Amino acid sequence: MKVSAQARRSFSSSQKDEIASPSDLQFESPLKIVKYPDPILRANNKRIGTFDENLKKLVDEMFDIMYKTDGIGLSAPQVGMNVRLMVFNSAGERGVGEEIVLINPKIYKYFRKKVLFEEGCLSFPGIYANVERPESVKVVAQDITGSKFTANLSGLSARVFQHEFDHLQGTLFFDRMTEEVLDGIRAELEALEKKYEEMTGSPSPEKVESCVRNRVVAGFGRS
Ligand SMILES: CSCC[C@H](NC=O)C(=O)N[C@@H](C)C(=O)N[C@@H](CO)C(=O)O
Ligand SMILES: [Fe+2]
Repeated sequence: MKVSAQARRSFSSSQKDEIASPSDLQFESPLKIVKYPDPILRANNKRIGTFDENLKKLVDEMFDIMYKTDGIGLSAPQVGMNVRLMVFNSAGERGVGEEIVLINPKIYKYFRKKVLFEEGCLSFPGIYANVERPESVKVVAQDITGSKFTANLSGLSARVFQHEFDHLQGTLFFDRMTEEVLDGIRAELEALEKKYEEMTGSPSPEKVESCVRNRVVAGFGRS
């Protein structure tokens, strides 16, 4: 039976709120970036309930690989960890700008104004294309100690936050592209699918050519 990407993300509320166990937070150094179409990028991401030294080490290593790979944001599933954690620094350079860590983030307000921006994703090396998103969002999250905070984000910070938040929902940037924009990167996505098949010896778990598109283009404000 074929299960659509949308159906795979339609969990019961209990599954959505599942708390990560210590084994879900175990990782090997150095972290590696998970590339499309690895199914890890579409899996459920569990909430984090333990704020300890292991979590701090994971966050440090996520910043390390984000800077090394010229990223400005990174979500835990992109390093093989299916938990609700993201880091970002829109300056993209250690020691410049602000390092932000958001654990169990939620968006509680999307501003109406939407803007187009040419996005790239570390899980899709070298691929850039336009994605429309709200210009500003209000978010609530926990910090590395577990304390709750709220933030008003706009401009590049709002862009990076929403890109990473999508990863925590199993949504990838091409899910939000118009058909026209998607057509411009289709061949590059298919090349990544072929590479995955050659490296794993397994069929690609999803194909941009045949998939019924997960129409999230207009879907802000739904979780
Ligand atoms: C604009 S949201 C991009 C967030 C993304 N995070 C994870 O996938 C990311 O860091 N993408 C990089 C390819 C990126 O945008 N890098 C910057 C700085 O090098 C760029 O302008 O390409
Ligand atoms: Fe990404």
